[in-house]
Amino acid sequence: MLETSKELFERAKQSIPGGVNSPARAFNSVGGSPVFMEKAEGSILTDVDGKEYIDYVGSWGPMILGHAYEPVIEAVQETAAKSTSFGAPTELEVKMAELVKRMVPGVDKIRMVNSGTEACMSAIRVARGYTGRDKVIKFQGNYHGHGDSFLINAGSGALTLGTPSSPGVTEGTANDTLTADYNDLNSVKQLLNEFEDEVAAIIVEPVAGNMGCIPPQKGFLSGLRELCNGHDVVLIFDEVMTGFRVAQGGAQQRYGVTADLVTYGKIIGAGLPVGAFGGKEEIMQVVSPDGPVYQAGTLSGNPLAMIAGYTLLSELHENPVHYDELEEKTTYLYTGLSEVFTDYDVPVHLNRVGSMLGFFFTEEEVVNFETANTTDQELFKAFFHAMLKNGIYLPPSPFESLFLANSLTKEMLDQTLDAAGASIEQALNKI
Ligand SMILES: Cc1ncc(COP(=O)(O)O)c(C=O)c1O
Ligand SMILES: N[C@H](C=O)CCC(=O)O
Repeated sequence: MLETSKELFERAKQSIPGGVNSPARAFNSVGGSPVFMEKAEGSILTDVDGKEYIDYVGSWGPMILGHAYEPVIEAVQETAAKSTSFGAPTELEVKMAELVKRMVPGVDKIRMVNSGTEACMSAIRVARGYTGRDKVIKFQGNYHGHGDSFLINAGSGALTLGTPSSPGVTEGTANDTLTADYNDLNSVKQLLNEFEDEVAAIIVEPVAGNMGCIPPQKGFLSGLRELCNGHDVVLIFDEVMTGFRVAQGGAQQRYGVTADLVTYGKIIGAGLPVGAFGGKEEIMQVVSPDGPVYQAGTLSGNPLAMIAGYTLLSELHENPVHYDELEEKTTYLYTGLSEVFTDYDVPVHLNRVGSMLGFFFTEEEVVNFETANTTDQELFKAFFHAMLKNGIYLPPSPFESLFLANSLTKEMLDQTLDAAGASIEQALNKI
């Protein structure tokens, strides 16, 4: 198994740091060789050795309707024939911005960028420019990309690799990032009181997806909204994962809380490199060229990325039944997995929001980084590899969320549950 992947990984390590172009792919927290992929269709991935897997990563979120979704592929091919980039405005960018505004609450203006990282970096610069303040509050275990300000107590690959606060970030930048505990409003209040009139923004994953999947507790997001109102702080929802996934209007719609600025990535580009930040007119008017906060990009609003995202978002907008189907499928998997783990007497805590799902091998209720960190990582590793062998592709870390696609069929979900039973038995025998 994985012969060609192993060969490619050895070759890759000679020319690419760690053999990968993003650390989350490196399998560092589970060990072994990453699987090199050849192609994918719907929810089936095929690796370079021809082995097939049912996919629960979905390119870390964008593939909400499955891989190689035909309308997206056709639209990209047609658009590419007219040039892959102009460096001048196109109607597509206008249509995209208008569509996002129709789908999402609270967005008066939106600027396209090329990744979730860029979106979050730009959003805090805008918040700083708007408020004239320097400090930003983030939450332990939340991940907002690899911008310097965010690599303090970060989640995702940074957490997996044991460097949640990265070398290379200057002390000055680190001092401007304050860390609070997820789902703990008191920790936020304390920081706001201690740094009165110094905090520009609070940035939060409205559903945490980079320390496994952790939902916001009742009152957490609305509490942040009230605190921001009370202290004149810009509330930023990082909806790179949740945008267009947990509801058409993202977490803002699902929880009925409107942020001042919102960031997007993943689904908004349907698998092409896109990010975006947007929000209230009053704040967005500081963005260049309207205002003094500089923000730019040679390839921003790229026609291929725009048509891919526009085609996918249009389908989600016109057929919201996708969301009902995704809820049903994810609930089915959630319930089935709970039963499997209970049958084998494995202490487990499962979290689900829409089509995001996380399981933690722990008896604790998982509500923040500290409780997520109680998960049995050895058991996760053994289970992950058994699942892989049994044809199920899970995120290769206990600190990542599963993303379900609507291309999953009932047969695939049943196959996954059968594999989970066999895999947990194999994992328990191994450790
Ligand atoms: C919530 C969140 N914000 C920001 C990012 C950064 O996005 P990107 O990897 O596209 O730079 C990610 C994922 O990587 C994410 O999950
Ligand atoms: N958790 C990250 C994004 O959601 C994983 C993707 C990456 O950083 O490569």
